[in-house]
Amino acid sequence: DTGSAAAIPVNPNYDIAYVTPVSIGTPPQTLHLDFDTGSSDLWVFSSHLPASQIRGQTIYVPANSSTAKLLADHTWSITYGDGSASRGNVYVDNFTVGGLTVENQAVQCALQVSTSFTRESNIDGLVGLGFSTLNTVVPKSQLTFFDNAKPHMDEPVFTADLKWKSEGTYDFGFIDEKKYTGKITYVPVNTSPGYWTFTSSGYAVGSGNFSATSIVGIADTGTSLVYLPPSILTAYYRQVEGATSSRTYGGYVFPCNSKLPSFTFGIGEARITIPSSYISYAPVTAGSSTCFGGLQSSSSLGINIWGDVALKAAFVVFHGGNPPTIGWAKK
Ligand SMILES: O=C(Cc1ccccc1)Nn1cnc2ccccc21
Repeated sequence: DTGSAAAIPVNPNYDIAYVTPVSIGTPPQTLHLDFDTGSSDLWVFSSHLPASQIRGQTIYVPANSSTAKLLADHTWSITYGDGSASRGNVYVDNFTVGGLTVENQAVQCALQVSTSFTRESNIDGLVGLGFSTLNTVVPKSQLTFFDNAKPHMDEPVFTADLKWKSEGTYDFGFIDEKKYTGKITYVPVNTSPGYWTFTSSGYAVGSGNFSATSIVGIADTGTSLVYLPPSILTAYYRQVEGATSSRTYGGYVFPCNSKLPSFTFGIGEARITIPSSYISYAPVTAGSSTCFGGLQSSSSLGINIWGDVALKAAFVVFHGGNPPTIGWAKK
């Protein structure tokens, strides 16, 4: 089996996150979910939520699905690195993405979501594509959509072709040669943390020399920005007129009209360059002439994160073989 589905920016001006249409249940209920390689719970806004926590999202109503079955006495509760959180109960139902169906997929229904989820009216839930060891369902943890689909897939892979301010794709079960140029460079993945953790071979700022240094980090489609060690941030932002690390805004900001260098990171001998336009992320508040950077410090996170700002500069292959690997190509 294979599948292919759109990755649509939730906001027309800034790539905060991307959502993908999925069908759940019988008759199919269509929701738009955030495919997230940085977590491993598939959860949805549901009919169990208080109305006060719903603001335009589409909800999943298990009662309206003839194939939905409650997973009795199972619950889940998750808190993400940015402090957002949700919790609820668990059903299994048919789950289809871009023509690829998994029967009896665990669909975690939210009974409570934090305000940042309520505020994001275009995200109806998440599809965790991290390793199933991170799943929070108790007493029995559940498998991700990818783990359930893998045995039926032509190849045990999914790919991310995210785009700057436009619609990209997630493909499942095949690698579309038309979506990238040159070759795909694969590097090992450390699955122990439960994320797609890999080591980058170094970085360069603009047209400067490449600094060969191992950077251990995660490929995280569920995180908007890139979070790297402070030393790399200093090297980057010292090239940006008027850049400063702002306590007010919680990161590096600069005048929106400042000229920004590109940022290149290494995958083995290969190089992926993030264009400067991806790094001038967004005005700190609507209409402001101060902009928030797409590269920020990971010092408070304890983990380096290659989020959407980096991923959309590449074609990325999440290869779920034994052992899993991650592949990067220019496009
Ligand atoms: O939690 C994180 C990492 C993060 C981002 C920003 C600051 C600190 C830590 N990403 N993430 C991965 N999946 C998510 C889902 C919701 C919210 C954030 C999510």
